[in-house]
Amino acid sequence: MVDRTAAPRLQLALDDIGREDLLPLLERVHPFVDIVEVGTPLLMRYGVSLITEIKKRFPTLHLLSDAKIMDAAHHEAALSFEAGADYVTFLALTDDGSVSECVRAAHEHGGAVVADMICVPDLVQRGRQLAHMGVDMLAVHTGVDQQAAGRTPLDDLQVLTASAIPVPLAVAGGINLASAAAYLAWQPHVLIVGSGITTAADPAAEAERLHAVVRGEH
Ligand SMILES: O=C([C@H](O)CO)[C@H](O)[C@H](O)COP(=O)(O)O
Repeated sequence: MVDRTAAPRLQLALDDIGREDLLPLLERVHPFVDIVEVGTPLLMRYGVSLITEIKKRFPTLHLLSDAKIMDAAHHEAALSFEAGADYVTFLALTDDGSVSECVRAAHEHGGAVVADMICVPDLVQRGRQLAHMGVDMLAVHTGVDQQAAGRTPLDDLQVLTASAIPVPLAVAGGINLASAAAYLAWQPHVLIVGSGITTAADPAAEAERLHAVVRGEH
């Protein structure tokens, strides 16, 4: 499912936006993003039916459901895949049984699972275990509350890149146009940007600029 040789991709994370504003925003930004993330707060607010709604309007857009699954993994992953998600996230901190159930659901639905590495104490050890279990991507992630304490995901990305675990890496956590190049230097497979696009004065122009940087066209 995940093409390990592909050029980096830009993932737009949608967390803090109302349903009424979402489709108009996507109309403007979708040419400049490769993956749209239906963020955890949006899933909590509207449910997986929002994934179906977006997929219906933009059938060729890749959608990620940021479900951050921790338990009842097969059932919860299937809910997102059946709604139209191409990728579903789970928390890497969960037990191996739940990881295997996520992977099983992905195989059944032709989708992919992404491990959110937030708060994992030993990134390399857990990353190796997840690779062995067939996880499609590892997402280095510094959460909003950790960002408030001054952390960024750059150090964690460097650690996982250096480990050479044979699974593509994504990176998220407060990334914007100004900081994108520092992350891209470590060659992540997916650069995830949320508020860096959605709070910009012109989100479509910002997404276009970021897309060019991700593709090395700047
Ligand atoms: O996963 C996220 C966070 O936990 C809120 O659900 C965000 O989508 C991710 O961090 C990207 O958003 P920004 O940090 O605003 O770029």
